[in-house]
Amino acid sequence: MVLNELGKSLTKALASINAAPVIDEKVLDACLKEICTALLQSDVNVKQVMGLRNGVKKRVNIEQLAAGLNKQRVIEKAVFDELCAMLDSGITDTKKLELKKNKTAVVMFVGLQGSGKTTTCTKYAYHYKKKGFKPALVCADTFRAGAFDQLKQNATKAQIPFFGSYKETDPAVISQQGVERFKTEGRDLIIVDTSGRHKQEESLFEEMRQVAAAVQPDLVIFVMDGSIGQAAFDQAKAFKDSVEVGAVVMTKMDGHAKGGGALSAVAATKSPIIFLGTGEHMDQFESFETKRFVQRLLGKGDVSGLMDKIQDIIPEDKQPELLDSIQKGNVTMRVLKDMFESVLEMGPMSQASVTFEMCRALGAEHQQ
Ligand SMILES: Nc1nc2c(ncn2[C@@H]2O[C@H](COP(=O)(O)OP(=O)(O)OP(=O)(O)O)[C@@H](O)[C@H]2O)c(=O)[nH]1
Repeated sequence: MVLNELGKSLTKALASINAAPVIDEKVLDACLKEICTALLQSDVNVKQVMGLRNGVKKRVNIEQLAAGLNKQRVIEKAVFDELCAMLDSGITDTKKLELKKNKTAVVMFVGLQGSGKTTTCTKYAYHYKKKGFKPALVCADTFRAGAFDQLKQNATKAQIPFFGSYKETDPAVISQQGVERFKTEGRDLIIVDTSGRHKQEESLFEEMRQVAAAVQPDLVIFVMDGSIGQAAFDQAKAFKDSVEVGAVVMTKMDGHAKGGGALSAVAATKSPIIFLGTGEHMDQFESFETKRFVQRLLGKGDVSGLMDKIQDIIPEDKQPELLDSIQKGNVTMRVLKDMFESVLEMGPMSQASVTFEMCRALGAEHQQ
């Protein structure tokens, strides 16, 4: 995962401060230069990188730091805060993002062709199904032959009701029919999958606007391939300018995603990232939380992410003991045995990713 390389470079840059006999302005500048290079190589927008550099310089005044203060920690904290600020959409009113059981919400997914919309729609539906919602999927993609079959296949696997048509060619008509039908059936989360195009073009945006007018979505989610690099900012902005994007899902973060795209998408859409797609399978979908993401990027372990995974896979009666052991740093062989036994009951791909996450989170936590 290329994101790991960014993490390694950032950690290496911060470690160089520790190695310096005296931490002065020169050492800070050299460290910041390394950090900026790593971010630029990871496709973060130049303007954002410069913003981070200036932000850290503003937060850390080496000459004025009181004697006795751990300068390395102060710098590390400033870098951490600036990375979080970069990923902060600035949205304080998150009501739109909060779904409520038994209150119908219509969520429309938009994005370029192949970005992972259809896969993400099902992952999103499945995620909320596990939380007790009653989701349903509507296929408004009349552009790509086979799109309805794909959604149908995914929905059937996840046992989620779906709606689509082989005959109707107007996506606005299909989506309206689907939404109405599921509203009557009392579904509380109606997800509309729209079509994509190879590139941002007016016909795609016009179609999106028509579907949005037909279904009046409570939330529009922009799905972006995390590996598209420097093009991320412009792509995300083009979508935001066309429909009222309220949140972002970054997909393919398991592949060649350098992570920079994520930072750029937030800046362009001023919308928070809410989930990351980390594989083709239904459960390879992680809730996104800025601090957690940055912690992981800086090799600090992601204990809260691990908690989420545990809540998904460990039987409910065993969860309190396990969570308590992890929080107290008291992970015994018996606790580990219980965890791995539960993981073995999952599919092979999920096993690998969860085991990897567990080892990484526990390992990093142990080092701190
Ligand atoms: N590795 C990986 N592959 C993904 C992820 N999300 C989606 N994919 C794959 O990406 C490809 C495209 O996904 P789709 O869901 O068909 O994309 P789409 O945006 O709906 O495409 P259109 O309907 O043509 O617009 C598929 O092969 C998916 O399995 C992810 O998080 N990781």
